Amino acid sequence: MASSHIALLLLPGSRPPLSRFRGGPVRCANERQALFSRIAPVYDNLNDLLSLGQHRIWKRMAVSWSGAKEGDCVLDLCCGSGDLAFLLSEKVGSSGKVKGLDFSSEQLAVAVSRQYMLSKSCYKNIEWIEGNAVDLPFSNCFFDAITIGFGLRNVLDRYKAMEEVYRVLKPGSTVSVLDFNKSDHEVITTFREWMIDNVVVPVASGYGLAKEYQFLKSSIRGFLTGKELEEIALAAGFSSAKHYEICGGLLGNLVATR
Ligand SMILES: C/C(=C\Cc1cc(O)c2ccccc2c1O)CCC[C@H](C)CCC[C@H](C)CCCC(C)C
Ligand SMILES: C[S@@+](CC[C@H](N)C(=O)[O-])C[C@H]1O[C@@H](n2cnc3c(N)ncnc32)[C@H](O)[C@@H]1O
Repeated sequence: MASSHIALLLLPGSRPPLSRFRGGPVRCANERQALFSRIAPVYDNLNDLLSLGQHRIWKRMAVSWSGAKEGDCVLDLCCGSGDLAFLLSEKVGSSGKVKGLDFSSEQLAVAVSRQYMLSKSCYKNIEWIEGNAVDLPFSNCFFDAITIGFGLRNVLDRYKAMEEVYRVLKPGSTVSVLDFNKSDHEVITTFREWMIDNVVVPVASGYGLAKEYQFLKSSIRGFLTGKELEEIALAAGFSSAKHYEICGGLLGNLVATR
């Protein structure tokens, strides 16, 4: 642990208890892995349907906030079916490199098939890796930018994941973390939970995935607020961290620079 972290540990109240950064006890990693593998075949289509296509706009914003540019070497962490990796691929171009990492082989299989079907020339710069966000198979200071789209919330040890992101980012580089926003405003929470209960889960039940999409509600409840996301980034060593609310506070994007 870096010496600065030890100093933070010693100052009372200067650092939130790390337990706050662990995902809820709702599921162990294997159960989460199985959940995302089960939804992999319909994941993209349901995202488009249930967000009326808006999630693609949110993901473009996340990529823009990452600062990825032509020729960069970048990571889409918790890449799933690859939405953000494909956007990063177009951003860094054929001279750049994109790695998409996920621990669900079924999600990665969908990403590979999309890469083949979409067959844009720049997509040849994407490599898919099966791995765990809390133990990244990359050297220190390896990436020019990192995105995590709807992933950090689903990682059990979020602090460890942010430490790993910090480790593999080059100094001065940025991670862009897009996810639902654990809002302080009750109206936003009420609206989102009503939508999940009365639209998302009923639609998902048509695919036999009611339980999986019901998990959305509990996982958002167990997530970190924007302020806590900024805290976790600073505690992990980032020099700056800012959480931006989007879509009326339904979602948020943490931008943290090493
Ligand atoms: C891309 C989106 C969600 C990804 C996602 C994340 C998870 O943690 C899951 C966990 C379990 C099952 C599925 C997921 C999952 O898909 C966001 C868009 C898809 C959402 C399912 C739609 C949610 C709708 C909003 C609550 C309200 C949108 C209002 C308006 C259309 C903007
Ligand atoms: C909701 S999906 C998001 C996928 C994609 N980033 C997107 O924006 O659509 C969350 C993804 O995180 C992956 N995931 C969850 N915990 C992980 C971990 N510890 N290591 C690697 N991947 C993980 C899941 O397998 C799943 O594909």
